[in-house]
Amino acid sequence: MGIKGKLEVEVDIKCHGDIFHELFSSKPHHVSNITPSKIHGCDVHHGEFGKPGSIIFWNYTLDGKKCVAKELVEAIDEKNKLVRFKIIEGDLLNEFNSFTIIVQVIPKDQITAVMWAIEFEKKHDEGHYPTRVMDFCVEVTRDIEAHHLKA
Ligand SMILES: CC[C@@H](C)C[C@@H](CC)C(C)C
Repeated sequence: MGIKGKLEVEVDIKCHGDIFHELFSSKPHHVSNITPSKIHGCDVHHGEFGKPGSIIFWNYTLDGKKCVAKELVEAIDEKNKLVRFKIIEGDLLNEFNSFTIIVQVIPKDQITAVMWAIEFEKKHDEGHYPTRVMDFCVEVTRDIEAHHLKA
């Protein structure tokens, strides 16, 4: 089997964290309005937005390549402001046997942080680690922050 691993980053943000949690837990389709050059669309294919067990479909561009990601919303934890997305179809599964993205809002004393974690299993030992996807998640975070700071 491939190499299993986890990448985790924390991004300190200036806008209120609840905006992030609500966005990724129940309004992921709004992300494409905020950063259309990265995220072109997000539709729900099964169930409904905001419900664990729902399946959502992203169209996005990463490193200039148009990609798709079909994700199972595995968990929405309102108390811990955490959402877990398991990729079940799409470009990422060409390189990874499994790929799960976790986004969590962490209120700290004066500021709020958005924690992104990627749990993965590489298909091939010589394959890349998902650092570009993590960059993408951070860039999307900055776009959302900028959008809400000017609003
Ligand atoms: C790289 C896959 C994208 C579609 C992940 C999205 C969060 C689950 C994106 C909005 C960061």
